Amino acid sequence: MTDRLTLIRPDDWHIHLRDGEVLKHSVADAGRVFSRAIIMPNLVPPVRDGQQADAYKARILAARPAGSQFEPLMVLYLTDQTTPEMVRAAKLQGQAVAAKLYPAGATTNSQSGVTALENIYPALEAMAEVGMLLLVHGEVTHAEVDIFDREKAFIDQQLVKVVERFPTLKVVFEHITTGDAVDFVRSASDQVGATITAHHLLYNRNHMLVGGIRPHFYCLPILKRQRHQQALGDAVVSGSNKFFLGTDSAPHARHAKEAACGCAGCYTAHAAIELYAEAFDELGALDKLEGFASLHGPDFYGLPRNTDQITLIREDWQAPNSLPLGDHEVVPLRAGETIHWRVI
Ligand SMILES: NC(=O)N[C@@H](CC(=O)O)C(=O)O
Ligand SMILES: [Zn+2]
Ligand SMILES: [Zn+2]
Repeated sequence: MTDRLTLIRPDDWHIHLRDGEVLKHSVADAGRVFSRAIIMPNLVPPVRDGQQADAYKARILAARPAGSQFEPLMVLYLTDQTTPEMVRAAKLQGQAVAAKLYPAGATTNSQSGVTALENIYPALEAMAEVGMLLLVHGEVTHAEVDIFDREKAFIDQQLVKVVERFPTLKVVFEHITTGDAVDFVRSASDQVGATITAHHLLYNRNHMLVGGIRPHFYCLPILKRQRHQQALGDAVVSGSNKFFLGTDSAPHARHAKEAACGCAGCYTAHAAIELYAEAFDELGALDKLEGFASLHGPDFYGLPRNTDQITLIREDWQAPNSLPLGDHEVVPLRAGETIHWRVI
């Protein structure tokens, strides 16, 4: 049994840091282990152009603890008004490495998202030309589509069209949750990859709904049935370089989650690599963690791999019941429970 694991330092290819007072906590947690992170742009209002990305980046850098080398990689939020010029300018000036498609209404702070795919075709064409990645929140929003089927419907109705029309565009299917998404990514070209969260590897909808409703497991895309959780496990166990680490750590204040209508998002930045280590350990695939966490992401983005290392040991510790989040508190995943790996 492996009790000690040394990896090239990992990066997080999908995280929400929010803004303002919250940054001092969210940035410290993100930079605790990760070298770089893809910073999601769903602020209110969203990060729509290169200048806004630059200003947000400066706020993140200013919130880093002393001595931190954490590097935020910025992302534009696509709207119906995103122009090819905005894309080219942001890429040319090094302000953003990717742009994010949120179908309008799909998730937290997606009110300004794209209402019809055709509206961003000119922007997608420019992205393919200049080498800016497309990141997608892959769920349809039609009221008649069941929430558990929204990812599959997005593949069939939208994603197939995008990859067919823009074969040279690099696409990251974010936080995939179904066997359908795994199959799609596997059979797509090398231009298509996907992030997988620790919570979707560790949990399924029973964890959220059996024996009481657990709001801290509620995220989007929603946890699916066990068969889909297993498909995600199979994807990472395969060692395919199309799959890489994206925590989707998404803090919401406790009162906004423990409510009659609770927000979507799980906070995992306090123990992200540790939770992935647990998931890979349960799958008997600790030898696949380094590729997933540290190599496939930078390779897909065309960025250099990190050169230093981290070490994890098998050792129990207890996650805190809550953590400070600006003026509020956040209940992290596994709050008050045991986590079985630790970074030394
Ligand atoms: N994942 C979530 O449930 N929530 C994210 C948004 C997102 O990534 O869809 C958030 O910003 O809170
Ligand atoms: Zn999302
Ligand atoms: Zn997210």
